[in-house]
Amino acid sequence: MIQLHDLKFEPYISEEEIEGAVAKIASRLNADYKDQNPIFIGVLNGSFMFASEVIKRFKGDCEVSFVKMGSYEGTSTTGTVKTLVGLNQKVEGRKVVILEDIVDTGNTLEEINKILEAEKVADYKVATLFFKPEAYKKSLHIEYIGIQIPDKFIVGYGLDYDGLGRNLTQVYKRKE
Ligand SMILES: O=P(O)(O)OC[C@H]1O[C@H](OP(=O)(O)OP(=O)(O)O)[C@H](O)[C@@H]1O
Ligand code: HPA
Repeated sequence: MIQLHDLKFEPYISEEEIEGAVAKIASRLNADYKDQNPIFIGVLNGSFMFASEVIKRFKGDCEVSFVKMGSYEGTSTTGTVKTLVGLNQKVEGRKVVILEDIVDTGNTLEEINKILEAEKVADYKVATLFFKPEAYKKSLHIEYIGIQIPDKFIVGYGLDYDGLGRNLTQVYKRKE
């Protein structure tokens, strides 16, 4: 068990399981985007580890960019997604893959969808390492899902609780 700030967390998803999920997504991306020079857009901060591991496994040409969005305070969403750093690259007419560490309520994804629609991308798909189906309130399709989890607060592998826990190589869930 570990403690971050005032909360206790217990081990939940092992490094091996995460690595397997990352490898499966990367293998599908290699097949689906062969010779297509996709742009991978990581959603900071949480996606830095997942994005790095997936992109390292992509075999062909690709470009990499990031946006920085924020909506969580403590263990819950504020309901308002702020674009803290927007896209600084032209993506019109390009094939884009959004890389997310987690899709929870879907609020962040909806905001990203607005940005990409305004940019007139040729096509975009979403890859997320973790997905909470019970919490998801939107209808945007998520093409690549690593691990589905119940509606529990998790930390590790890029995900934080008030800034802590992003460096953990396995995932922990809040102890009830
Ligand atoms: O589906 P949602 O309910 O919108 O939750 C998902 C988003 O929440 C987290 O970001 P957060 O706002 O905590 O910022 P961070 O990535 O900097 O931690 C996570 O990285 C996702 O981007
Ligand atoms: O379960 C979570 N943990 C950390 N950050 C998050 N952002 C959305 N859901 C989560």
